[in-house]
Amino acid sequence: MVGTLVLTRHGQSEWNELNLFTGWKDPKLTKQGEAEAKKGGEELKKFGYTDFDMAFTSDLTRAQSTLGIQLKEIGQEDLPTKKDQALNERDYGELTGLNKDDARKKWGEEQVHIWRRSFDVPPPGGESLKLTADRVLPYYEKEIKPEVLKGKKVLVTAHGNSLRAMIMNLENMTGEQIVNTELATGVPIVYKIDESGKVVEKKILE
Ligand SMILES: O=C(O)[C@@H](CO)OP(=O)(O)O
Repeated sequence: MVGTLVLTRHGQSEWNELNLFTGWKDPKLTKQGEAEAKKGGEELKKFGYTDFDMAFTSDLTRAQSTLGIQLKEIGQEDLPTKKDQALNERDYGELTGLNKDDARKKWGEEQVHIWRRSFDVPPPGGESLKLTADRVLPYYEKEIKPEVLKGKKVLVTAHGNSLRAMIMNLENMTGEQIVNTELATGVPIVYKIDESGKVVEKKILE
């Protein structure tokens, strides 16, 4: 039996547009973000992904709104959905709300890059990708993966770094490899997974 797991990063948020570190803050989608979510939904429909068994999303508005737009597009607005803060974006700590260019001026390009894209160096008071994975992956293993292994079709709409944690696990990537993987906003990534948990197919719907 082969299950389907579709991962989507939320569309552009108001703080993405303003180039601010966002983390656990809760800005809404921009018009562009809504359009990206709609396009992702259209791609799902075009490729026949219109019969999901369940969905998962975070506790944050930008992910929930993106999921809602996708579900409307594929005619599954009543799909059973679990929301959990385990799937939230990584906590950016003291960087939250700061402009990314201003942060580079204050701490230097290299330090800010280390905070954003090293695997295990957390920003002050916040989470590294490793710490993010430490709370995302137990939830994934307990709630999401068992459904996929049963052959279900599961849609997960969340955030750049919570999805990176899952992708690292699915594709057996190292910390170094995953930090340099950029996820486009609103673009569904489809994994077909066999009952042993092995990825048998990956497709990016863009
Ligand atoms: O600001 C954030 O919360 C994240 C995602 O937008 O940024 P980064 O690209 O640094 O992971």
